[in-house]
Amino acid sequence: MTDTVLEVDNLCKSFGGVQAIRDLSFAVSPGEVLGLIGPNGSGKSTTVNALAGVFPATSGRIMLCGTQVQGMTEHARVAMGLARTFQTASIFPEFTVREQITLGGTVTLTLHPLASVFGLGRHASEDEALHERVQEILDLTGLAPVAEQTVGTISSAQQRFLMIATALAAEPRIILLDEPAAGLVSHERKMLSETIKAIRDRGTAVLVIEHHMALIMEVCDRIVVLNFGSKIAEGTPAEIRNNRAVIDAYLGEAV
Ligand SMILES: Nc1ncnc2c1ncn2[C@@H]1O[C@H](COP(=O)(O)OP(=O)(O)OP(=O)(O)O)[C@@H](O)[C@H]1O
Repeated sequence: MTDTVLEVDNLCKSFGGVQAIRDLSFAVSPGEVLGLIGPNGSGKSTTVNALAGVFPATSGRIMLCGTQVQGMTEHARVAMGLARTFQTASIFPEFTVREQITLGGTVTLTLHPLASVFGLGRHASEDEALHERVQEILDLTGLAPVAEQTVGTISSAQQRFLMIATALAAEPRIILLDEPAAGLVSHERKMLSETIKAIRDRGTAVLVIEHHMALIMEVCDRIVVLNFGSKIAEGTPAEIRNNRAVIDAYLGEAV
């Protein structure tokens, strides 16, 4: 498969006696939104952490844009095109929104991160390209109106969009979104689904973990379902919604 951003083969992760992921395999293509769903404790966060390099997988293979990334640091994986957000916002409250996003983009530059944030870059052309990219991301994530506000003064919902914006600034080939809708109200979730679709439309792959099923069913092209660390189903939202094993393990009859 040459047209694959991320390919996961027989991934396993154990914590002592707990097998958190068992023989998990799936692939994500450019411009595709893949949902990873399942009950609490089914292995979703463990999967994202293993992909991002927070800890090594126990066995199996992770291919990012055709390169095996086992053993690589988190930072190396970001530089190779894998970015992520976290369930909790990690921010610099004294930075402006624009500065924090710019900092997220400096992983692709050769100059010092803070040199770019404070306009001290010696590499003027790449610095200028980054500033253009940051403006595009501010527009895409709806953060342009608060671009010059300090991060500590924006709403918690805007901080969640800022996490996505900061990850996007690294120009990822794939972005991993860990429960992006947590704490958002209805109109903010609508903005989130529009943002996810806009990211996909730029050709960036998206892997999204989420408990909010209406959002998952709306934005995902395909869904992988985990239960007790194993994949129990994979398919389109319509297929997953009607899958008896998924209904029994997770969805119930209401979706
Ligand atoms: N660092 C750890 N040490 C020991 N066990 C862990 C660790 N991290 C996760 N686990 C266990 O691995 C299993 C999978 O947990 P994980 O957090 O990946 O599930 P999840 O699907 O993300 O759950 P949730 O929806 O509640 O976030 C659980 O049994 C959990 O207790």
